[in-house]
Amino acid sequence: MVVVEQLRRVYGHGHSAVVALDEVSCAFEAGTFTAVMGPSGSGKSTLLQCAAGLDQPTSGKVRLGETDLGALSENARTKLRRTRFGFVFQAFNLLPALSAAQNVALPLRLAGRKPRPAEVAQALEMVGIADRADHRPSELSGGEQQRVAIARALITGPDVVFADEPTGSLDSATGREVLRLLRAVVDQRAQTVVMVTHDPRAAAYADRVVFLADGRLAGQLERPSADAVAARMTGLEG
Ligand SMILES: Nc1ncnc2c1ncn2[C@@H]1O[C@H](COP(=O)(O)OP(=O)(O)OP(=O)(O)O)[C@@H](O)[C@H]1O
Repeated sequence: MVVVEQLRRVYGHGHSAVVALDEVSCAFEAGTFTAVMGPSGSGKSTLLQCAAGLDQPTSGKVRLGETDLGALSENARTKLRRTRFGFVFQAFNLLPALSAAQNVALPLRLAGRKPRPAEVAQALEMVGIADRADHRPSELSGGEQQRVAIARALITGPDVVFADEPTGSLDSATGREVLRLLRAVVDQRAQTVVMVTHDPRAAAYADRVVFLADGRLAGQLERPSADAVAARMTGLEG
């Protein structure tokens, strides 16, 4: 499980300092799906980036199980990120010159492993695009590109998949497919998903929604319905 304790992230200094996260404490239990929501600028991406070890908090702690990410060297943190975390972004972030299969295999190569064709094929199979293995990203639809990105995130068998607005660039039907896949990652593989979203309907796929406002925790909702999430968001934005 990932635990953040009294996380604080300040950008800049002096008069221009922005407190993006202000003493946020929160646990992402293993085998659960959490959505992070809040108004624009409330600190959602910053929380995700810090929890995933991509950004360093100004103060506070991030733990993966017993491991304190802040106590690791940059190299050790990078290694941990590559092996135990997977990432999915709004803009897919696939490498345009590589085929779907090569994109999926990339995290294994970065981890110093030679990918076995069978494991790459299996990952593509899992997200339902085995027949697109040799296509470049430009030859794939947005939904297909995001499936490739999810296969890439899963190939190392990570403990946690961090997704920042994974449906933000997709139409709602394609977005639902991606959300069902993320749900399956939790239900069938017992991995953990943490997803930033603006969409109450997307958040309703999660087990729990954590709300942020002005860099602070502003409540949570278990077994969220889209209506309950939307009502809570209206309250925060009002
Ligand atoms: N690199 C940076 N330098 C300075 N300020 C930053 C930086 N990144 C984020 N911020 C500020 O920190 C605050 C939180 O930003 P963050 O991107 O985490 O919010 P968010 O909730 O994800 O927003 P959005 O929904 O608009 O993507 C904002 O006020 C933002 O302007």
